[in-house]
Amino acid sequence: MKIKLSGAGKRFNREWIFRNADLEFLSGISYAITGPNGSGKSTLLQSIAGMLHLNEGSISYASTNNNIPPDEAFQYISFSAPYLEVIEEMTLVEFLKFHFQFKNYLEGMNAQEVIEAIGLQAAAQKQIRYYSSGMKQRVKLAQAIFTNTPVVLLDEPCSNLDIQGIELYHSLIQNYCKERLVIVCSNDEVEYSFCKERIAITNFKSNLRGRAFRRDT
Ligand SMILES: Nc1ncnc2c1ncn2[C@@H]1O[C@H](COP(=O)(O)OP(=O)(O)OP(=O)(O)O)[C@@H](O)[C@H]1O
Repeated sequence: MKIKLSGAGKRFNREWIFRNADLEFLSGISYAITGPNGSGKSTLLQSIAGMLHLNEGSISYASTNNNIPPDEAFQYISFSAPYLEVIEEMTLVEFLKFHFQFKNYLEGMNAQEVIEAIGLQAAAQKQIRYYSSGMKQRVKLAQAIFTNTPVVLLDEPCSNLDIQGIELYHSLIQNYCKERLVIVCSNDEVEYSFCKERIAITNFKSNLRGRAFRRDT
C-alpha cells in the first residue's frame, strides 16, 4: 500500500493549516506526525484518510498492483481518534458485531478474541455509555487495529489510557501492525516511540507568503 501527497494544502476559511506537503507513506513503515497543540496534526491525518478534502495539491492511494480511486480508499483504512464516537447505546459485543458487518476481522480474530485482547471481558455485556474514558479508548484502538485494513491511522492513541493501557497499546502495535502502514499523530513520545519516520507538521507551515516549505523526516 502506498499513499502519496503532492503539493498538498488544507485551509479552514483563510487560515492555511499546512501547505506544500510532499509526503509518501508505505506499508511496513510506521510514521509519526508531530507538532504542538493546534498545529494541524489531526487535520493532516484526516486529509490522509480522505475524511477532509484538500484545498490544493493531490493525494493518491495505490495497492501493490492497482491505483485505488480516492472514494474507495476508506475500505483500506482504519482510523482511531478520541473525537470519533463509538455507539454508546450498544454493549461491546453488539458494537463489534455491528462494526464487523461492514469490515473484516484481522485473520484469526473474532469478537471474543478482540474482547480478551483488550482486557474487557468483564464489561463485554455492559453498554459502552457506562465505560470509563480509558475503556472507551481501548475499544476505539481495537476497532482500528483488529479491522483487516492495510492502513492504520491513530490520532492520540494513548489518550485516557493508564500505564497498563499504554503497555497494551504497544503490544497491539508490536503484534498486529508490523506489516501495515501505520501513522500516529501525537505530541507525546510515548505514543510514537516505535515510529521510524518522523514528520514535523511545522515544516509545512509558514506565516510568510512564498516561503519554501520542506519535509523533515
Ligand atoms: N473544522 C474546522 N474548522 C475550522 N478550523 C478548524 C477545524 N478543525 C480544526 N481547525 C483548526 O485547525 C487548526 C489545527 O487543528 P488540529 O486539530 O489539526 O491540530 P492538532 O495539531 O491536531 O492539535 P492537538 O494537538 O491539540 O490535537 C487549529 O487552529 C484548529 O482550530
